Amino acid sequence: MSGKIAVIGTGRIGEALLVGLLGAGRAPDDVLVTARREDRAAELRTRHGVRVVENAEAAKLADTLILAVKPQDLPALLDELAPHVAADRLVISAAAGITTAFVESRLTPGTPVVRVMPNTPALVDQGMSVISGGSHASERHLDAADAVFAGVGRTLRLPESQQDAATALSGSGPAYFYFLVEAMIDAGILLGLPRDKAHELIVQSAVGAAAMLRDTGEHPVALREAVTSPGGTTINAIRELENHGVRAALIAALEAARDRSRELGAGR
Ligand SMILES: NC(=O)C1=CN([C@@H]2O[C@H](COP(=O)(O)OP(=O)(O)OC[C@H]3O[C@@H](n4cnc5c(N)ncnc54)[C@H](OP(=O)(O)O)[C@@H]3O)[C@@H](O)[C@H]2O)C=CC1
Ligand SMILES: O=C(O)[C@@H]1CCC=N1
Repeated sequence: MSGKIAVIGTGRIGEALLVGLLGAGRAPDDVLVTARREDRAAELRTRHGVRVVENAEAAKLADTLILAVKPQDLPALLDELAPHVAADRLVISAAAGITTAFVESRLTPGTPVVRVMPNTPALVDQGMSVISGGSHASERHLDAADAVFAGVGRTLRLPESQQDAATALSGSGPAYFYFLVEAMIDAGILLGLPRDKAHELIVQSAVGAAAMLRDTGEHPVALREAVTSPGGTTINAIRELENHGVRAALIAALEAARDRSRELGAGR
């Protein structure tokens, strides 16, 4: 399944996907986007050279629709799109919490729906997208969704029952790392370093650690132990992290994110 792709609701994640798709070599003519404000439409045209069209036109012209509006805006959007979406189109929803059953219930019976939880590093082709099929999505539709998101990073198929957990891990995940980096830069300030130098030291350490995690295949415990010298500096920092319950805080944080994803889908 190739042809035109439309990003409907081009905000933060929609634009990240758009940039990723264009960067992955998709022709601007094959990508349509929609926006509900003219100033945003103009911005998208200027920045990316893509066609910004009405939602109904995107639904008619595109073979694949990626719905990237907030979960709260999705019901109204589906009502607007439904009359224009032929049942042979592939509808991909990126909305946190919203089930494929809900999306299907608002469209022509039999329309294939795939739920995807992407993340913003798609902007730099380092996205993580978790993919689940609805009841009318065949292997061909899942492959088509996979092909779209594989252009902007890694993809993983999971049962839809695990999408709320995946949302907590990888959908929201980048925010936790930014939060930790922000806190560590502040620590650098406390230790007397200039902000730009603290920023450089922490960001490159984060990039290096991420590359080690991905490329060595080593368990994070083994990588951490390799940094932690007997009687050295690192173990003193680790003791403070444990004293302050950072591990428990992270577990509670991800559980709260999972619960919020469930709430966003509840009743929809
Ligand atoms: N941000 C992230 O990291 C991730 C977000 N998601 C999911 O992606 C979705 C979007 O999130 P995010 O990008 O952060 O949110 P944003 O608010 O940045 O983007 C949503 C965009 O949709 C537009 N919009 C809303 N209704 C319509 C409509 N009827 N027609 C056309 N455009 C419309 C909004 O317009 P306006 O600017 O006028 O409000 C906005 O530009 C959410 O469902 C979220 O759960 C999934 C993974 C990661
Ligand atoms: O915070 C949110 O609800 C969205 C979904 C995953 C990341 N951002």
